[in-house]
Parts: sequence; C-alpha cells; structure tokens
Amino acid sequence: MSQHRHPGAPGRTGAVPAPPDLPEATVARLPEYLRALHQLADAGHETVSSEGLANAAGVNSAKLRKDLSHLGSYGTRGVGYDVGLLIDQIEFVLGLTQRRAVALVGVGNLGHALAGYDGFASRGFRIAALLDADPSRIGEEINGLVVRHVDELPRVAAEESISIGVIATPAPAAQAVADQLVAVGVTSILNFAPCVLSVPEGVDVRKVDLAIELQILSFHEHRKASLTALPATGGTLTPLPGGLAATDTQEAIGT
Ligand SMILES: NC(=O)c1ccc[n+]([C@@H]2O[C@H](COP(=O)([O-])OP(=O)(O)OC[C@H]3O[C@@H](n4cnc5c(N)ncnc54)[C@H](O)[C@@H]3O)[C@@H](O)[C@H]2O)c1
Repeated sequence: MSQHRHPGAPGRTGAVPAPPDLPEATVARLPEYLRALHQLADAGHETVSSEGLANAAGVNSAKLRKDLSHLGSYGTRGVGYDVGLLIDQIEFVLGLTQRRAVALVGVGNLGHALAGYDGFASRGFRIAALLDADPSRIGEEINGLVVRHVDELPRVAAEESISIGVIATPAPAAQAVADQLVAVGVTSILNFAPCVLSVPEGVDVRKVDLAIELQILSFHEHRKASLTALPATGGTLTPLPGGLAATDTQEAIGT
C-alpha cells in the first residue's frame, strides 16, 4: 500500500485540521523517528525501509510500523517510506509546523545551560524570554536574550505569544511559578524542579529529572551485580531493608 499523507495532514493551502488522537507511547516515539528521519534526509536518503528507520530510531520495526499506521502512513512495499513526506507528517502531528515560543523561568546554573543550547531552535522551538526573580540576574544577556524580572511575565507572554513555560527554579518556588504561567495563559509546562506541580485541567506538565533516570540505572546495576554473584545452583538469601529477605533469583524489588 502506498504511503499517503494523513487525511488531517496539512496541504500547502486551506484550513489546518486537527491531528489524530494517538497513544501516549506513540507520541513519545515520534520525536525519535523525526530525529532519525532528519539525519537520513541530511545524508541524502529519499526513502527508508521500516527496518532501517527502526534501527536508526532505536525501536523495534513492528512497533514503528504500528506507530506510523496511526498517522495513515504505511510505506510502499519494496520501497519503504518517503523520508520527506514522513517528516512533514510527523511535524504536522507534533504541531511543529509553527515555531513555538518558550519562556524559561529560573536562569541559574541549569537555566543558563538551557538558554545557551542551540538544539531547541533546530527542533522547532524559540526561547523567547528568560525570567528570574533575583535582581542581580536581571539585565544579563545570554544568547542574545536579556534576562527580565519574572514580574514582567504577563507582558512578555502577550508580546511573545508564549506557548510553553520551562521551570528551572528551586523546588520551593516552582508551584508559584507554575501558577504565574497558568495565569498568563500558558497551558504546557516543562518542569525541571524536583517536585509535583498542581495545575488546572487542560494544562499539561512534563517533568524532567535526571536523578530519577540515574536511580533507575542504579536499580539495574544493583540487579546485574546480584545476578553476577549468583551461585551455580539454588538461591542465597539476600537481606532487604526492614528485615525482609528474598532469594537472589527473585525480584529484590516489586515482588
Ligand atoms: N531535572 C533535572 O535533571 C535537574 C538537573 C539539575 C537541576 N535541576 C533542578 O533545576 C532547578 C534549578 O537548578 P539550578 O542548579 O539551576 O539552581 P540555581 O539556584 O542555580 O538557579 C535557580 C534560579 O531560579 C531563580 N528563582 C528562584 N525563585 C524564583 C522565582 N520565584 N521566579 C523566578 N526565578 C526564581 C533563582 O534566582 C536562580 O537564578 C532546581 O530545582 C534543581 O533541583 C533539575
């Protein structure tokens, strides 16, 4: 079956229809496909097989075909997917056909690194405002943008049509900052502070916490170490905190 543009995908003219509703796991993989497709396009590839794209994106090819079928994209037997067309389709579904303006609140160590990162621009985002509460940071210029006081958020949001807020403040300040972002109409927030935010319905929050990723890797390291130490036959008792015990052939956590 031929690959075709999703019925909702934008043509060059006419009204822009709504993108399809997709499983959250598919949405999370689409940016990986897009990154891989851009690399293929940069390398001069016009088509790619599902196996080739799956390898480049680091996923299983059956999953990739299923994900892309949600977009109405099936590839052409013996040819594969049209790289340029698939880029258009995924960018449409992810809402990347317009460059979104981002306000970054909290311009400390992490905020500086984020503000100086060029990768956002190449992936469809424009850091449009840098805001902080510390008077000593106001007026500093980073990557051509001047840090403004967070009290200016209402004016900045209106001037720049901010659609996404990034919070890089200490955790105790994060809820108040989220409330300020919501009050000026921001409905998508990326939170780097290690805390849970409470937001009204209709506001999407995504949290990034590298410490959690490290803790998950730590769990796997712990498991690998205990499996390497496994005796040839039978299982030894491994003491768990709280006086529990598990054989090391069992799950140490979650059984
Ligand atoms: N998600 C991750 O993987 C990750 C990694 C590193 C740091 N962090 C978190 O990111 C946050 C920032 O870390 P950092 O090292 O940059 O801290 P930092 O202290 O260097 O910077 C925080 C900045 O927030 C500003 N700020 C404080 N209250 C504010 C408010 N109400 N409005 C606006 N600005 C305000 C401060 O003036 C400061 O400039 C912390 O919550 C930290 O735990 C997360």
